[in-house]
Amino acid sequence: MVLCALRQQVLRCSSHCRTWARLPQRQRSGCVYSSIHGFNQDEIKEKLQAFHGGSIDLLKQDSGIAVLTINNPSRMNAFSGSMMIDLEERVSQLENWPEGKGLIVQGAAETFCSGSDLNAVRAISNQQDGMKMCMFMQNALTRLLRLPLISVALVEGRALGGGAELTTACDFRLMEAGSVIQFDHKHMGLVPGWGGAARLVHLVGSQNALKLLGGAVKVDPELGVNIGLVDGVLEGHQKTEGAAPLLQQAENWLSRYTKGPAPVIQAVKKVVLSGRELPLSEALRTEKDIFGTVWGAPANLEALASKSKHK
Ligand SMILES: CC[C@H](C(=O)O)C(=O)SCCNC(=O)CCNC(=O)[C@H](O)C(C)(C)COP(=O)(O)OP(=O)(O)OC[C@H]1O[C@@H](n2cnc3c(N)ncnc32)[C@H](O)[C@@H]1OP(=O)(O)O
Repeated sequence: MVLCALRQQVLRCSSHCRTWARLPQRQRSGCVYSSIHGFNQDEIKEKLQAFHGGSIDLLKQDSGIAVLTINNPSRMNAFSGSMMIDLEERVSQLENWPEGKGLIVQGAAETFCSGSDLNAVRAISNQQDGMKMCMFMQNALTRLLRLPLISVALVEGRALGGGAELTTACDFRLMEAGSVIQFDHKHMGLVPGWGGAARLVHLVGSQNALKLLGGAVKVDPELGVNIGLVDGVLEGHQKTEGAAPLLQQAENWLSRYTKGPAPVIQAVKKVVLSGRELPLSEALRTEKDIFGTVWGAPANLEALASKSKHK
C-alpha cells in the first residue's frame, strides 16, 4: 500500500515537473504555490503590509551585476512584513532585466539578516497566517533562486533563522572572516519555513543538514567551506590593511563567472537550473530549447566571425 501511494506521489511530482517545464517562464519561475494550493497573494500581502519597517533596496549596475540590500539595521536587518513584499517586487524587477547577469544579496550595517521580525512573528503566530507567510516567502525565494542571474549571498556579521535560509536561495555564498550562518529555528521552537531546509539538503546533504538544524550549529566560514555550504571567505577591510571593501571583493569574485554577453550568461544559469530541478529527459529537452536561443544569435555569430580571422 505504501509503495503504491509513493508511486502515485512520484507520478504526481513528475507530471507536475512535466507541467512545470511546459509552463510559461513567468509561471515556472514562481510555481510553488498558487490558488490551487489555497494561496491568495493579495490577501497575504495585505496582512504583511501591516508590519512596517526597513526596506529591500535594489541597485542595478551597468556591469550587469545588481546589488540587493536587506536594509533594516535597527533590527539587525530582520524581515518586516513590508520587506517581504519589497523582496517579491524586487525579484519581479530582476526577472525582467534583459541586461542582468549577476546578483549580490547583502545586509546593511555590516550584518546580513536576523530572520523574520519577531514583532511580526508574534502578531501572526496563528497556524494559518504563519503558513501563508511561509508560502509567500517560499514563492519569493524560489523565484530569487530561479532568476536567470548568477547570485551570491555576501554574509557579514550574522545570518540567522530566515536570514540563513535566504543565503540558500542564492547560487553561491561568500562569508566575511568571523561571520556566522546559523539555522537557529530550533531555539524558537520552529523549523525552517522559507524553503531553507529543502535547499540546505541539496547543498550539504541530509546528514549535514540534520546537524545544522538539529544542533542550531553556528557555521563559521571554515566549517561552511568544509561542508560545501560556503564558496569563499573574504577578508573584512577593517581587519586587513589594504583589503578592498567586501562588496567590491564579492563583485570581483562574481565577475569571473559573469564575463560575456548577458543572453549567454542568462542561458548558462537556465541550463544549470533545468539540470538541477528537472528529471533528466525534461532537462535535456529544456537544454536543447535554451541552446536554440543562443545558436546563431549575435554573440555566437560574432565569435565565429572573430575565430575565422585566426587562420
Ligand atoms: C522562517 C523564518 C523564521 C520564522 O519566521 O519563523 C525566523 O526567522 S524566526 C527569527 C529568527 N531570528 C532570531 O532568532 C534572531 C533574533 N535576534 C537575536 O538573536 C539577536 O538580536 C542577535 C543575535 C541577532 C543580535 O544580538 P545583539 O545582542 O548583538 O543585538 P540585539 O539583540 O540587542 O539586537 C539589536 C536590536 O535588533 C533587534 N532585533 C534583532 N533581531 C531581531 C528580529 N529577528 N526581529 C526583531 N528585532 C530584532 C533587537 O530587538 C534589538 O532591538 P532593540 O530595540 O535595541 O531591543
